[in-house]
Amino acid sequence: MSLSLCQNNITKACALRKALPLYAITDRRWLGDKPLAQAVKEALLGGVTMIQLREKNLDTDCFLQEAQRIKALCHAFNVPFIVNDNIGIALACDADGVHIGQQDMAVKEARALLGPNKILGVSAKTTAQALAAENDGADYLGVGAVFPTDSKANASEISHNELQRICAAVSIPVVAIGGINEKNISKLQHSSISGAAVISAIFAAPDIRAAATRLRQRLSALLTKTALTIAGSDASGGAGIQADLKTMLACGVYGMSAITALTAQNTTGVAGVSPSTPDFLSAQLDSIFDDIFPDAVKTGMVFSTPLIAVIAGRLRHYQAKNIVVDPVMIATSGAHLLSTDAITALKEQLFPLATLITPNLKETEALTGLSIANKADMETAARKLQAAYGCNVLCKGGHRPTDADDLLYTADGPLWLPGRRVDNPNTHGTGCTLSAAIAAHLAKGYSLPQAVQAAKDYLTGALTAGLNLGHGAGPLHHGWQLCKFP
Ligand SMILES: Cc1ncc(COP(=O)(O)OP(=O)(O)O)c(N)n1
Ligand SMILES: Cc1nc(C(=O)O)sc1CCOP(=O)(O)O
Ligand SMILES: [Mg+2]
Repeated sequence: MSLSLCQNNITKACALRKALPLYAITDRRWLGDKPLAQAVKEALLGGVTMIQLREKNLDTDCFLQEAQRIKALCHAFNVPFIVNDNIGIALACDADGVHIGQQDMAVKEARALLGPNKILGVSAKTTAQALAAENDGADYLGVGAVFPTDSKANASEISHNELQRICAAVSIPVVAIGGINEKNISKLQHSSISGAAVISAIFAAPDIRAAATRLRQRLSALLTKTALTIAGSDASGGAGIQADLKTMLACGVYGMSAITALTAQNTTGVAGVSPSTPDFLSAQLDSIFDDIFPDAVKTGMVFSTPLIAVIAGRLRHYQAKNIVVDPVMIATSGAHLLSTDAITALKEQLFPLATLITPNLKETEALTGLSIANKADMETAARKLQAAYGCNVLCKGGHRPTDADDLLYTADGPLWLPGRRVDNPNTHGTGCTLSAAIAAHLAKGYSLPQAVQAAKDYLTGALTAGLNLGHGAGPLHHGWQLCKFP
């Protein structure tokens, strides 16, 4: 796969995940006298996030005309438009994608006709079908029927256990379909779906807009993901716990924190460090995991061997998943944030638990004992870390003189992620922010390359926003998508 194609795929997948939560599928049989375009507009006003035009009885001309009309409406709301079954119509109206079932065209053939950039959705009822569809080029799966449905004759039901198994087996997102309404939707709570596809609960409702709004609210509660940062507090708010919590919120995830140490610091340096006791750190972690189990965890400043032992022990005990370890060693100002003996504990106890470690160039050199002068050296060092600790490695190129390209090294080998260098000296907390954003996107179910790319895009925006505070290297604008400072 070429690098640029891979980048396109990652960008497409990130956009698709945002579109899946409430996926409305049209069916004019539920509409009575109401024109389809009016019903679709009401659904869009109610907050549906993607529309599929499903027509079983229209001739080609009428289907194409309807597709052009509904596509224009969807795009006016910035919502992707998908055509059911008919690739010819989808290509003719330049739809965003197509949904096909097991009885329709072969997935490989559909992908070949659509090219790499269009969205391809495929129905699946079993794990085998799901894996085959993913392998052949599907971008998402429609899995059902999860409840009895009146919208499709002979739609066989699948168990919620099967839905869960399919979600766990594939790395593309899954939407549940079939008989979903605002009363039963909460039964899908533990299934790891990325959204719900719905016909009658929206289009058979007397007030389509209100029905869509209520379903959207239910889905928000159902799909809310959580992330935990285990790190040090930065009194000045630009790095550490404070940066992580702001980042998690901005990335659409509920953030929680366990504090390893208080630091008295600002943009010019660290004036003091007061670590938590191991017992108190352990108590914080127990309070969190016993109540709101995080969908992802990041660690930042872990400070000392006894604190690392507590963190590793509790993460193992609770079988925490999606763990991002940012090996924070030395602050940009030169302050030591990890005692020398703790480097061994970090490597031996935390790295093997990590889904990803995120060293910058200096940290990569310190961790490997290698000196890094170019991209080939970065690959050698990242491969060494991946082989030694069995975790994926993001070797960050933010301090490279020419570009900000990062190297993601997994068991599949190297993947270079190009980065744009932003001309901004205010970089306090960039490492914390990136690792927190990666954790947030892993919590939302993004694959690792997608999570890293989405986090890089978020960080680029936070740097580009150009906040300028303090007398040293200032903090980022973590809320750049949410608000502008006056
Ligand atoms: C999102 C989504 N999931 C499943 C289906 C069903 O597709 P298919 O099995 O091809 O059945 P028809 O919709 O064509 O009758 C879907 N349309 N959308
Ligand atoms: C189109 C479709 N496909 C299904 C499947 O199981 O693949 S169930 C279904 C109908 C979904 O409509 P409603 O939300 O009204 O139940
Ligand atoms: Mg079909």
